[in-house]
Amino acid sequence: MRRIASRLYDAMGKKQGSYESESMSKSRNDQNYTFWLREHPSALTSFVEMIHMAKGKQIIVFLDYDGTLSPIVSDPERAFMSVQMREAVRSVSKCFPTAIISGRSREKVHDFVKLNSVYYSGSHGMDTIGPAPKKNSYDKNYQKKTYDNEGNEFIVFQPAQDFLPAIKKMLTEVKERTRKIPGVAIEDNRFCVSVHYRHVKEKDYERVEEEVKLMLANYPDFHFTRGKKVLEIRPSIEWNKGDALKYLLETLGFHDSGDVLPVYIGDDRTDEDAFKVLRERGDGYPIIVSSAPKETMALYSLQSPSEVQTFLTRLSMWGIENAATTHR
Ligand SMILES: O=P(O)(O)OC[C@H]1O[C@H](O[C@H]2O[C@H](CO)[C@@H](O)[C@H](O)[C@H]2O)[C@H](O)[C@@H](O)[C@@H]1O
Repeated sequence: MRRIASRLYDAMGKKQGSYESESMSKSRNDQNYTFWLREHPSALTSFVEMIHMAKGKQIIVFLDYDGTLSPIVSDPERAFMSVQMREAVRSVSKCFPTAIISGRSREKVHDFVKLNSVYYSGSHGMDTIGPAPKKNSYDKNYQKKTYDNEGNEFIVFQPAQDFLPAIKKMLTEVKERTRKIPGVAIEDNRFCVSVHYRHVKEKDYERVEEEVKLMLANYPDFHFTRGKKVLEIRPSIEWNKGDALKYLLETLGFHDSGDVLPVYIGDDRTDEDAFKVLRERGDGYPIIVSSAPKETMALYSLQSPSEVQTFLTRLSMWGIENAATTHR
């Protein structure tokens, strides 16, 4: 069914050719989106049905940052979260365990979100703070104890620790290599390096990618993935946002539990790793943030960060109401 609908909107796209007017193109896009929505229904219109499945289960909320909690903006340093969104995340985190899994460094995403009631995982899941793992399957060499201001103990898990010296070198090298390409911005995300080309002239996109590839030829333990006008250089370890999700479920004590309902909301390709984990588990809600049709493993969709805010607010209202009825 999914395949058939995908083919339909592809075919509709091609049939119109390049001579269509703006209004024809808009109407085609609307139709494509309508087809896609049938396969990835809105998490808002499906809210009651979704929440019905949550009865008796522990909801755990996982959120991406850029494009999910904050809109995509031209300057990565100014991707601020609105006060209202912060309030929505705060409310949801008071009802359900909540974690933010971002491509940014853990410290940076914490600085943007500014909430102590959520767990943070940065560098696409390669730097996670949370409770101590229950199983011994996570390498102790990459775990470090830390304490919050109230003296509560947490574990920082950094499975890509060994790659830090090489990442430092690469950071200098990639800056040097792309220095002459106007518009490139390099972001240090601790265990990953983001090469932004949003402000690069389209004719130079290939040059950026070429420089990254040439550099990576000397670093066989690294590769890059693509995001929104960004190339993300990362260590080639078997660890991604999906693994971070599994890790957090385990540390929170829910890995093997049948009574858990993980909700993951994200907008980008790296979030697909987390969607995949939920699809494989068969017990969660993968929700993509997109206002245009795209290939995804997500089951539900939301159009924009503003819809994410509405969804989180409704979820926390349901959480408060549910807790009240349970305790009566
Ligand atoms: O996993 P995420 O939290 O979604 O982080 C992915 C990347 O997001 C940021 O870049 C993107 O958002 C910027 C601000 O809106 C935008 O300017 C940029 O073009 C986007 O690619 C962040 O700056 C990257 O480091 C993250 O890897």
